[in-house]
Amino acid sequence: MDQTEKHSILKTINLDIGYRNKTEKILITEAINIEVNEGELVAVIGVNGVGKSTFLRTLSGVQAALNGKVLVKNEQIQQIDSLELASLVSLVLTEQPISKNLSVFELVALGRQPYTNWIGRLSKNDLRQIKKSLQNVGIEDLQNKKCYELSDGQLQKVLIARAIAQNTPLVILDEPTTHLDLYHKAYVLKLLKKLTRKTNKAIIFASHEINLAIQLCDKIILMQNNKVTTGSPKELLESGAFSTVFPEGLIVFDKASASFKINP
Ligand SMILES: Nc1ncnc2c1ncn2[C@@H]1O[C@H](COP(=O)(O)OP(=O)(O)OP(=O)(O)O)[C@@H](O)[C@H]1O
Repeated sequence: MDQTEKHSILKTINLDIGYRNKTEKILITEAINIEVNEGELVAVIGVNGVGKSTFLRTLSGVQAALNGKVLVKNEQIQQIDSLELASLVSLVLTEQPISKNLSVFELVALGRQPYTNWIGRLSKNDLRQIKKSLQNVGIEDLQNKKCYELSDGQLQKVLIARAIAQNTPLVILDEPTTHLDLYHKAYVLKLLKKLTRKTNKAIIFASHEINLAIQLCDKIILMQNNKVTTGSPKELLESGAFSTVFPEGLIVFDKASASFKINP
C-alpha cells in the first residue's frame, strides 16, 4: 500500500452525478475523479446551480450516483451499511429540518446516535465528546438554550458541533457559512481548518466563499459546466483555472492578490 492510498478517506472513480426521473437521466456532471486524504480541508466551488449540493449528496450516500464509484476508506459507499456509514461520514446540509424545540446540548448529542445503545443513553464517553464539540466550536455558553432562540449563524455553529460530536473521519458540509457575517465566515472556516489539523479529519464543504477558500484550503474542487478541476489553491492559481469560474466581465481574478475583484 503506498502513502497516498494509506491516507485516502474519499475517492471517486468516473463518477457521474445527477437525477433520474421515470423516463430519463438528468446528468449534471460526468467522470468526476477526485481524492481526499485524511487531515485535508477541501472546498467545492462553483456558480449557483452548477451541482455542488448534488455532488456532496452523492459523496455522502444520500443520493445515488448515476454511474461510477464513491469509495469511503476504499470501500464502495453502497456496500457500507447505514450504521457503519454514520460512523464514517457526517453530513451538514444547509436547510436541514431539525426540531428547534431541542436544546443546543440535545441537538449536539444527536451526533452521538451511531454510538448510543438502543434507548439512546449517553455514556461518559458520549458526554465527553459532546462537551469537546461544544468547546471546539466555541458555543458552550449556548448549550442550555433552545434552538428556536438562536440566530441563524448560531444555529449553523450548533450543526457543525453536532457533526463533530459524531466523530467521523469524514465531515461533509453544504454551505456552512451561508448565514454568517464576514468575521464569522472566516471564524468557521478557520475552525474547520483547525479541526483538520487537530483531529486529522477530512473536511469537505461547498461554499461561495472562494477568496477565503483560496487562503485556507488544502485543496479546491472547482465545478464548472460539466467539468471538474482539482488541485491545491497554488496549483489552480498557476494553471489559471480561477479565471474561468465566473462569466466574463463583471468579476475578474486578480492573480497578484490571489482573489476575485469586481471589474472596475
Ligand atoms: N431533485 C432534482 N431533480 C432534478 N434536477 C435537480 C434536482 N435538484 C436540483 N436539480 C438541478 O441540479 C442542478 C444542480 O443543482 P445543485 O443544487 O446541486 O447546485 P449548486 O451548485 O449546489 O447550487 P447553489 O450554489 O445555488 O446552491 C441544477 O440545475 C438544479 O436545477
